[in-house]
Amino acid sequence: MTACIVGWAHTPFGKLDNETVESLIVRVTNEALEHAGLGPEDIDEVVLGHFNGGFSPQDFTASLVFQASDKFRFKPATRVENACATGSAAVHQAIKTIEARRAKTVLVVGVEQMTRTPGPEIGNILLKASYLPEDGETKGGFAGVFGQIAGRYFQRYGDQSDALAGIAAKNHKNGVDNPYAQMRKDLGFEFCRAESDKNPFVAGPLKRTDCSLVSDGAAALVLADTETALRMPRAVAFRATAHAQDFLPMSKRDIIAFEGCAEAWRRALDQAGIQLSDLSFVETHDCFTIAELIEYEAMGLTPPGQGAIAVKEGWTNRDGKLPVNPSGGLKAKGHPIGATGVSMHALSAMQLCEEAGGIQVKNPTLGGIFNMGGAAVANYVSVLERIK
Ligand SMILES: CC(=O)CC(=O)SCCNC(=O)CCNC(=O)[C@H](O)C(C)(C)COP(=O)(O)OP(=O)(O)OC[C@H]1O[C@@H](n2cnc3c(N)ncnc32)[C@H](O)[C@@H]1OP(=O)(O)O
Repeated sequence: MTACIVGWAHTPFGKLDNETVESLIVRVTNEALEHAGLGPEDIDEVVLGHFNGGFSPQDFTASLVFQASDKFRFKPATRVENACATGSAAVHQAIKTIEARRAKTVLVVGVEQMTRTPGPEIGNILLKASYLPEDGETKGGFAGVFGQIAGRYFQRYGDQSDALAGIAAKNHKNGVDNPYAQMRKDLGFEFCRAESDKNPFVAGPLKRTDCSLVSDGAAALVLADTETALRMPRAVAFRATAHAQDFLPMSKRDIIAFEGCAEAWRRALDQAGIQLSDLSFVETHDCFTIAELIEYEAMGLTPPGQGAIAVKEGWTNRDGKLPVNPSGGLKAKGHPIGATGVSMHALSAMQLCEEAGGIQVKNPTLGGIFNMGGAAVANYVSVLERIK
């Protein structure tokens, strides 16, 4: 028995001054239920993904879902957290509950509100997702951590500035057509490649355009067991899921190999009984462009050190042989930490149901998702397939 996505909701991502964590949760809860054609009374359990870490004062948030309807009262509701993979942690938790037959329907909500926090404080909050005894003093927040990773990659494999700019330009171009995206501007390769007042270096070789955005936003999914799902208007099944958690200290790992990511992809493809080339598209965790580059290698698209080929040859463009981040990714869509993994699943389900509008890829059959917490510490892969 597996679980299926039967409904979803997604707010626009960005600086949402008129929203609060509570209002975002309530909004996507109501919209996802409506999309699934269910009421709160039909939901057996609730899982909320919310990183927080200090972004908002309210830090005990699972029951905020109940603000959407009194009918949720006394249902099991739990918040889960796994750094920037919090959203996928929530999704995978819900799947396990359904597979264990403890619930037929689970509502998953992912939420974050980051933009009310001042810039330098954002960096310090995000650094809590690194290994503080080693990385606590890192300048530039998580950009500093990935700046080090990019520096080491350049040292081993040569300067990759063209590839990073190519990834940034691709994802910004894709984001133009995504109505949920925070930045809908085609910045172009030249702008992303050159250092300028508008595109300064942020950490190591990473410029501003190599970084994901600071965002508010929420997304939600209604999951159901297959039997229930097949009675509903649409059903997108989890053909495979994998979660590989790695050591926290970067010093205990080959940090530019993203071994946990590679392990999660191996397990998921094996479980699904498919090759990477069977996927119609991938939504991957481009918190920084160097992450997307290394993920090409970890997912098996290119050998180690050769991810740049995929960019140069246009393999990962929306019309390429494996479109990667047709949504614009974290780079253009935005990255409200707790919402990101849920958003990736919602957008992938839209793709497979051919309801993705301007970002639609052609004739999709299988979609892959990789969501990462920390520097390749929490690694979640899902393979989705529409069954109805
Ligand atoms: C933690 C984990 O577990 C794993 C992860 O996923 S790590 C990822 C966590 N997220 C992050 O670390 C967020 C990284 N990004 C940032 O911190 C910030 O975007 C940044 C430091 C790169 C830039 O912030 P900033 O310098 O304060 O820029 P800001 O003053 O807000 O904006 C200036 C301009 O740049 C643009 N801009 C801001 N951030 C941008 C970005 N990331 N990409 C492109 N343009 C950006 C703005 O739109 C604005 O443009 P205009 O002048 O045309 O209006």
